[in-house]
Amino acid sequence: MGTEPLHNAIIVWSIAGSDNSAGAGIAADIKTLQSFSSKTQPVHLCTLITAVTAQHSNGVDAVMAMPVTLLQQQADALLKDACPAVIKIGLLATAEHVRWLSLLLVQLRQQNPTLLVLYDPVAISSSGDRLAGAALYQAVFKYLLPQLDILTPNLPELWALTLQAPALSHKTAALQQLFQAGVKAIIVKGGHSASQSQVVDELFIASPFRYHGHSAYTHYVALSSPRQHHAFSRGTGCCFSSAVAAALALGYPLEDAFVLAKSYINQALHQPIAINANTGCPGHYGIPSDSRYLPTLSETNPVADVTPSLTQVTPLTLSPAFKPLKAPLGLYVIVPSVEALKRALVAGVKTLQLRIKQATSTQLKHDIMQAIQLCQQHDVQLFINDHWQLALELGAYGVHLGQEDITTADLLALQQAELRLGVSSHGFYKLLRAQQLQPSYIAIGAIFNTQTKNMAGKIQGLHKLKYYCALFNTVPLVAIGGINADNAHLVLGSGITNLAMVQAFANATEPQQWVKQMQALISQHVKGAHHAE
Ligand SMILES: Cc1ncc(COP(=O)(O)OP(=O)(O)O)c(N)n1
Ligand SMILES: Cc1nc(C(=O)O)sc1CCOP(=O)(O)O
Ligand SMILES: [Mg+2]
Repeated sequence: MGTEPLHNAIIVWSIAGSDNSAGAGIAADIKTLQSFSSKTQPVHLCTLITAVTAQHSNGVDAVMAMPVTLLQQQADALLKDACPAVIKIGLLATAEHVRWLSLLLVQLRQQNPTLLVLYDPVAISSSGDRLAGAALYQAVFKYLLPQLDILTPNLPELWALTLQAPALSHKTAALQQLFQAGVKAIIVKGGHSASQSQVVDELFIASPFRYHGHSAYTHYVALSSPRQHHAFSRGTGCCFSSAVAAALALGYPLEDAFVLAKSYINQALHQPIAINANTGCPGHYGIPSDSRYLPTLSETNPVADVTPSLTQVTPLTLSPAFKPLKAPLGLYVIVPSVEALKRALVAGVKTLQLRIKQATSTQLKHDIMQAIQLCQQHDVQLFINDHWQLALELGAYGVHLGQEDITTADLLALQQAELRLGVSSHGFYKLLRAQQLQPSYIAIGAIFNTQTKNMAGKIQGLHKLKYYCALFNTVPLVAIGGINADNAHLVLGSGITNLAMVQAFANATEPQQWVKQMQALISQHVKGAHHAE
């Protein structure tokens, strides 16, 4: 039997209580983290038990807090093997636990400056029993919040932590208190809201914040999904926070982790486990691969005074959809000039993008007009990058826009004039943002390092690409960034059927032969995929 290469596991710690009925606490964390683990990216969850609880669906019968000496022994034992990349904190049973933990976090951060710490402030169990009191929360405010990267309260926990009355106007004050205490990002879980139709979870980021080298893109993101009306949901909040921790451990930026966790919970609640006729908990079946679990994204800020400069409203939905492509993109070649475009036409390319970064306005208009005419004559799909006004004026087949452009371009005018729209994306969050516009296609990049554009912090790799393709399966997707004849088969192996390339075509010494080879490779994969269905 041959041995496969071993991949080092990503270590996550859960510092939490044991719920012996396995709805919440450590058991929920283990199930969730395991669900995000794979052969090539194993996630290994280690535990520090803070309390043993006796629970069932109607309440908490007993709680026994661990002594701090035993917590320290658990930490010391784990550190003999490995340091964690991410720590998820759940139930802390006493103020002493909080003080001990804050000292441990200072020490761990010295050993690993990229450590991420998430606290799911367990105040009240799903059955309604209180698991934390005022003294504990005072200690949390003073000692723990300054050490946190992310806090994930549900609404009752938000009010309990900040001594606020439950009202929308008080949310601002609550969030301000938490940010002032030093928390960097807060996800308010909306499961306990009064709305019977939707569950809205909200992410607030206090200041420019970096995860794994990614800078925060926006300061407020809300994700909503229809409420799933059943009672098999014990520990949902716990699983959600664990899913965020798991996604961060896998290297996703916070907004991506948020989208992934919400989709994960939608799937888990759609396929719950019934413990008896009246109670149950979310089912754990891996990273979601069905677009019906995607939430709806909005970026309007309902508590504008938390981050006053971030009241931007992004046009995230636009109906009806953009015009579909006439033909699959297949091999998609991007060229910087009309001269290069002519070379691509002669070589037999059927999908092209004109990406001119520097030109006078008269030259630009002239070039775009010429490119449109040439591509019409050759029955080639041509997308104009950036210059959407000229594309509109000159009646182009389509435009390609970046994530920043979609907030400023007149998308309605483009859609009404029946231009096709392609949008760039870099991860789950931007894919969702793009998908809501119902564009003609979405580009995902950068797959590999590229010399063409500075994509630092946005390299996706093949592993993530596979998950993107599975979840966003209702829009044509194209991969871009560092793709060439040597690695194209690996990219196609992720499930994508369209490849965009700049340098690889520019460098091809025999363009006609190169194009034939790439087109044949793509159609082989497409046929293979159809055959496998
Ligand atoms: C197919 C395709 N994908 C992505 C891009 C990048 O577009 P954008 O984010 O607008 O960046 P620039 O190309 O303008 O630098 C693209 N052009 N084409
Ligand atoms: C223009 C561009 N956009 C990217 C994105 O990820 O959005 S990657 C990229 C450069 C692609 O060039 P090459 O094929 O030479 O690597
Ligand atoms: Mg652009």
